[in-house]
Amino acid sequence: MISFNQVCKRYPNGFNALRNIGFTLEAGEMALITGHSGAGKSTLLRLIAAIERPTSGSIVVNGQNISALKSGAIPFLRRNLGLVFQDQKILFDRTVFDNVLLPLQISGFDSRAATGRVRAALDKVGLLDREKTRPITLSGGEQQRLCIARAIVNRPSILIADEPTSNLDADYARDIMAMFKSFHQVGVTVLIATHDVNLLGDMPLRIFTLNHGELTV
Ligand SMILES: Nc1ncnc2c1ncn2[C@@H]1O[C@H](COP(=O)(O)OP(=O)(O)OP(=O)(O)O)[C@@H](O)[C@H]1O
Repeated sequence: MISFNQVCKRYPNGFNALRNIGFTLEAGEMALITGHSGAGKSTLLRLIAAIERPTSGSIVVNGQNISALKSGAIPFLRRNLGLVFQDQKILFDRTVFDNVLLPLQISGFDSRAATGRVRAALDKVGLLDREKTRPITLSGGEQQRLCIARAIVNRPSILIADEPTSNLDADYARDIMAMFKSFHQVGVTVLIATHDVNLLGDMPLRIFTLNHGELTV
């Protein structure tokens, strides 16, 4: 569950990126955040992951008020979050398998359990047969799937993605959206920022629209 109540975000340079944001996404729901470039989509997602902090208002994630979370508690929050953000770089000097293994190594998983989880995650995104290859040999769509595998390998209850289909052609983009839908269908809460509403197809999803930092729905 993700709940925003009267959330404002002003960046240190004085820019008000988000104003009075309020919504609740129940556990297991899937929603899109749309809006023009600069509307505040990424800022909203970064607040959920505590990459940025709200200037005022409260944000509750899985029952925990994260608005004033101590920095030491952030890794525990993120353990329940799968993040697909543009600035999370693929490590091109490691195999596909090792890229997905990394979050589990950081969490201290023993290697046998970790291997099973990495293979399960790669299987879910259709990359199991590529586990030994280097990411440079993957197409753009496959690299995005690798990022998704890395985000879900910890089996998070919430999956958050920022423009996961940017730079992909329509077929790849639909494929990626279908993948998110399949996670939603097994109970994961999914929130995706995209400026491309055409991706929706006939998916019956909640849509939050941001306009200059304000929700318009
Ligand atoms: N660290 C920052 N300091 C100051 N202003 C920022 C910072 N990060 C973002 N902004 C500004 O806040 C506004 C919202 O940015 P944000 O990245 O959240 O928008 P967005 O809807 O995700 O845009 P896009 O679709 O182009 O990625 C923009 O005007 C941006 O310039």
